[in-house]
Amino acid sequence: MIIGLTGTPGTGKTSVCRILEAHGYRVIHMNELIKSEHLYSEVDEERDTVVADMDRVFSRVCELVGDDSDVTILDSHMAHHIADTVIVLRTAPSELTQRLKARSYSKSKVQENVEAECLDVVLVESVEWCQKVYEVDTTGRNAEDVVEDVEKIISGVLSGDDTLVYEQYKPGSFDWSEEIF
Ligand SMILES: Nc1ncnc2c1ncn2[C@@H]1O[C@H](COP(=O)(O)OP(=O)(O)O)[C@@H](O)[C@H]1O
Repeated sequence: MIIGLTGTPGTGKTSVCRILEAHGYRVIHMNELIKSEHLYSEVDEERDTVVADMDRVFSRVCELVGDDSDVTILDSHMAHHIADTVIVLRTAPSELTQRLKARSYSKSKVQENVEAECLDVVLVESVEWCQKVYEVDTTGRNAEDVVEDVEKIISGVLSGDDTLVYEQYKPGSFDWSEEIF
């Protein structure tokens, strides 16, 4: 089964996935896959990114996962376009700003991503498109602590009764709409 780990860039998906891989989980880093296998329709030079061809990405991910009944984690800010069950990582705007600045993102790219986080863009899309959505706060925490939450959610999903984890990680806990700069 596929579980998507999604969230605005900088919320810590890849850091968390690296630890999950060390714990033995299979992870597909979707953004790397899109670039290495040219699964995109165009290059957006102004925004320094590519426009993914989501039909081809979906087919390729399904091909890679095959009929594997173990969990495969899909790491991408677009994982919710593919997976039906997703975990959305969240980060408070002030901290996300610092993380993105540390990556040497341009001012406009920092602003675009922080605004998206303030407006819950990835969360709203996930709730609209996916069957099951969980939300995990990464603010003021380290990646190992976030991994503990993610593994708890995965166990709940695999157990077939996610009532308790859903109660703890159900979406809609944050309102950063006043923090748009
Ligand atoms: N709780 C946390 N979880 C994950 N990453 C964190 C956390 N706190 C700080 N970070 C840092 O934030 C940055 C997130 O980068 P990355 O994992 O590449 O995010 P993403 O894949 O979502 O774009 C890294 O520099 C990481 O060390």
